[in-house]
Amino acid sequence: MSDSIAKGLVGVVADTTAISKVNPETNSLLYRGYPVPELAEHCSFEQVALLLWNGELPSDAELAEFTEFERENRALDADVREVLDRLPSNAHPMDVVRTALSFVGARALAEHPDEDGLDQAKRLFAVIPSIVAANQRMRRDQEIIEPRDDLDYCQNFLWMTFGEEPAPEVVEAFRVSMILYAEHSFNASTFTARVVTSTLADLYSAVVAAVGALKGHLHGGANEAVMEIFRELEGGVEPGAWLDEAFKQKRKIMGFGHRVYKNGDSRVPTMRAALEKLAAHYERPDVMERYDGLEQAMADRKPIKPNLDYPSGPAYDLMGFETEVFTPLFVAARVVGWSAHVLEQRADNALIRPLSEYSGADERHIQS
Ligand SMILES: CC(=O)SCCNC(=O)CCNC(=O)[C@H](O)C(C)(C)COP(=O)(O)OP(=O)(O)OC[C@H]1O[C@@H](n2cnc3c(N)ncnc32)[C@H](O)[C@@H]1OP(=O)(O)O
Ligand SMILES: O=C([O-])CC(=O)C(=O)O
Repeated sequence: MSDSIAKGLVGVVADTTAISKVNPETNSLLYRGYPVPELAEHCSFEQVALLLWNGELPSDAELAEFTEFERENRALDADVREVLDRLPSNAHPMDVVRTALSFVGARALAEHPDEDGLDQAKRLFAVIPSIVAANQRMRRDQEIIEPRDDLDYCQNFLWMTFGEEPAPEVVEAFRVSMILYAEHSFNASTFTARVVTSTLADLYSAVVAAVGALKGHLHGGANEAVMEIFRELEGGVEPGAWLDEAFKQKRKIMGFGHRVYKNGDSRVPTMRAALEKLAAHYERPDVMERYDGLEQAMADRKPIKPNLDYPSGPAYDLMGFETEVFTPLFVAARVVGWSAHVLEQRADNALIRPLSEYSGADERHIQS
């Protein structure tokens, strides 16, 4: 293999972006210039979505117009429900979301062929919570709950999932997680969306492909895998001993490590604080004990720090989401970043097509 090959595209700068800046030197993250912890403190998820798409925070009028559109486009119609019904009840929720979005996209392109990319993005933003909530309820043999247009995005998402008005502490942690998950430059799923877009394919195709890329445990699927680790640590298991055994088995510790941040994920302190408040709300100090115990045990052994999936997994678990539904929650947030990147890629497109070095058999011929 020649030295010029960047396996995994490690260290390759593939293009410019004005959407977010991930800075591993300062452990910081900006969306359109704003520090993300500031956005998480002051903004709704709807405001952050408009910021990521448009480049500026919305005026009151712009926010009101988007809020009206979002609330009007939440409900699942009979066809989408039928798609959900037709899938096996034990299909993975990421497969369900991917399939449902593919259906929504095919129909929207046929029915609204001239709709622009931003309106398509807003349509997906509005409907994904209903798909995710319905899927969790169907997995539990519960009736699907209709959206409520007197609730904001996060309140309504929790309402449709659990059928009760969520406590403010829960809404707060959920809102913070949505904002933190919304965007992260050229991560694997966003890059997938950009590759698809670079061929001049439509936004729905890019999003469906991105959902597939997010599913894996090295990317979004890690929030689900983190919960499996937390379960293994239940019942007073000593985190150091658990970790030593995991390393012996050459296991990757889900929720730790990052391709870009080598000294800590900028989003973790904000999400950890939200998790801590949530654990206090549910009177579950044991969750923070496991969280801090494993983080410390890792720090004692290797300089590998938690990433955002580490606090998000147990936070979603405390809220009552099924573990398999965690990554679809990531989809609901990241659809904003994906679609912002689709629009950016389109505005200044070049087909993404790297080269490869051939390593197969030497030229040979059919013997006749
Ligand atoms: C929102 C997100 O998508 S954040 C990422 C979520 N993914 C995870 O949490 C999965 C667990 N983490 C990992 O697998 C990795 O850290 C990745 C895939 C995220 C980043 O990986 P890369 O940038 O390719 O780093 P790489 O895998 O080469 O790691 C460098 C070294 O650290 C080790 N390492 C990195 N992360 C971990 C981990 N979580 N557990 C154990 N060892 C790890 C690697 O084994 C490697 O060791 P080596 O040099 O002895 O072979
Ligand atoms: O940036 C990455 O490679 C993964 C990540 O943290 C994200 O997508 O949020």
